[in-house]
Amino acid sequence: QLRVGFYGNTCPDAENIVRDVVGEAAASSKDVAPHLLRLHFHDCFVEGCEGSILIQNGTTAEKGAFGHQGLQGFDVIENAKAQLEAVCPGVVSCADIVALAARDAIVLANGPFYQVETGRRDGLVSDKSLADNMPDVGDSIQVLKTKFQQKGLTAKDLVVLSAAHTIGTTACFFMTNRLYNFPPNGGSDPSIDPQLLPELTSTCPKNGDVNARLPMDRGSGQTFDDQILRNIRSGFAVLRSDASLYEDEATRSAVDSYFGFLAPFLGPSFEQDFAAAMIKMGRIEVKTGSQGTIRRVCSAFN
Ligand code: HEM
Ligand SMILES: [Ca+2]
Repeated sequence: QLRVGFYGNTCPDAENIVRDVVGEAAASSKDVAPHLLRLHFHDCFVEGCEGSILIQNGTTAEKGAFGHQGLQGFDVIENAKAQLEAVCPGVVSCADIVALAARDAIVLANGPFYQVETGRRDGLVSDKSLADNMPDVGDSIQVLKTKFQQKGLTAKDLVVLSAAHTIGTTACFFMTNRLYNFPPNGGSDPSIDPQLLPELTSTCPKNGDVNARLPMDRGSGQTFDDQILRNIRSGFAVLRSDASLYEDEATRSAVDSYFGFLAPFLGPSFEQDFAAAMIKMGRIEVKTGSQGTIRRVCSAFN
C-alpha cells in the first residue's frame, strides 16, 4: 500500500530534504544524477525496492555482486538519511530515499517530474547470491525480456526503462566483448554503425584501461531526452543490451512507437511513459505496513 505523500504527517519535509541533498550533490558532480537513477533500478531488481543494495556488511553483502559493479551514489543516500534522522528519527525508509532520489535525479537532468509513491519498508537481507539474476549487458533480448517479465515488467517497460541510459556513462569493462570478442566469430559487433565504432575503440582500445568511461547516449549523455532511442534505431547504441532492443519485434515496435509519423499526435510521449514505468518499477516486491523495518543507517541493519 504505497501512496503518494506517505510522510505527509509523519515527516512533512522528507521529500524536500531528499531533493536538497540530491541537488547539492548533483551541483558538484554531473555523475550524481545517473548514479542515483541506476541505484534505484539495482535496488528494485534484487529482493524488491527495499534498500538491500545499500547494506555493507563485509564480503557477503549484495553490493559486492558482479551484476552491481560500478554502482555509486551511496554517500548521497546516507547523507539524506542522516538529515532525515535528525528531523524525524525512525520514520523514513532508505528504500524510499532511493526512490525519491532517483526521481529528483531525473528532474535535475531535465527529465519528467512524477509523484513518487512512498511507504516502502527496508529489507532484512543482503546477500551477493541474490543478485545472480541481474540483467547483464551480454544477455540476449529473450533473456532480458524474461528477467523483466519476472519483475512484472513488459517488453515495452524494458525499452522505456533502458532508455534511462539517456544519461550516464559505462566503463569500457562492459564494452570489451562488444568491441573485441563478439560472438560467434570474435571481432566487433557488426551492428555498430561504422562511424560509431572508431569513437568507441578510441576511448576503449583493445587491452586498454577497463575503467575508462564512455557516455551511453552518444551526443546527449548528460541530458534526459529521447536521443538514446534515436541512437538505438540508427546503430548508435553504445551498450550491447541497448542495441538488442532493436533486434526483437516487440521491443523494436516499442522503440518505433515514439517516432511514427503520427507519434506526435497519438498516445503518450516517451517522457510520460518513462515516468509511468518508473512508478511501476518502484512497486516491485515492496515491503509495506509491518513488513521489514526502518533502518537507522542505510548501510547497516539496525
Ligand atoms: C536492460 C537491462 C540493463 C542493463 C543490461 C544495464 C546495464 C548497464 C551497464 C553495463 C551500465 C554501465 C555501468 C558502469 O560502468 O558503471 C549501466 C549504467 C546505467 N544504467 Fe543500466 N542497464 C539496464 C537497465 C537499466 C535501467 C532499467 C535503468 C534505470 C531505470 C538503468 C539506469 C542506468 C544508468 C542511469 C546508468 C549510468 C550510471 C552511471 O553513469 O554511473 N539501467 N547500465
Ligand atoms: Ca533490493
